[in-house]
Amino acid sequence: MKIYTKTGDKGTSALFSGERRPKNDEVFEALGTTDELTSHLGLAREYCDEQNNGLSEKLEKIQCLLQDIGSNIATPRGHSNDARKARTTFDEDGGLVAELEKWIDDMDETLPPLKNFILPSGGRAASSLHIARSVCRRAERRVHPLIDKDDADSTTGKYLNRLSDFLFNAARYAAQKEGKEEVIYKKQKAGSNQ
Ligand SMILES: Nc1ncnc2c1ncn2[C@@H]1O[C@H](COP(=O)(O)OP(=O)(O)OP(=O)(O)O)[C@@H](O)[C@H]1O
Repeated sequence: MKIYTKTGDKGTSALFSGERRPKNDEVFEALGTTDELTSHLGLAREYCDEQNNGLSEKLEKIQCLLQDIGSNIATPRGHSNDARKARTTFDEDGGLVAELEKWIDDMDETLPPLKNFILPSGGRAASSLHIARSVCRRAERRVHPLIDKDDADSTTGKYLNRLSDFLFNAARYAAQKEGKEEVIYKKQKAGSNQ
């Protein structure tokens, strides 16, 4: 079977429920943003592998979970049958968020306390994780309109909210492992960077 069906050429596409909607529908906006996020995580994972900093397996698991969040988003709760909804529930018991919280707390124990704003920095692995963090926050913004309409489960928003915290700590952790300095925010005046 070919990858292109041409069914999307006229600017509509299919949800998992079979329903077709315009490509600028907020469901596709949210789906597209989780897709951007997992793509950034793929690159971050490559850099983490190069550094052997121990984050790679966690990032791979998160990429799989983002696929599941995509399935939840693509099966609007108010417009899908019970069987489809059951197949695409996400983190019903909160175990996945709890796991993220543990990963965050474990890294916190090794990281110097934050006293200033830090700039996205700290080497390629850390910087790519900061990009993923900021895209994660956009994904969260795109998913909430769907949650507000009861079209996506609120657990997807909760996971993305915790994920951006995980990615923040992961970026700091990657910088530390690589022995790179995090650049601290300093208020600038004209000529102060020379
Ligand atoms: N531009 C888009 N942004 C986000 N999600 C999309 C976009 N286009 C399609 N999708 C989603 O991704 C799924 C797979 O994309 P695909 O490119 O196969 O869809 P299509 O454009 O409708 O079909 P085709 O490319 O065969 O014409 C779609 O079923 C839809 O849920």
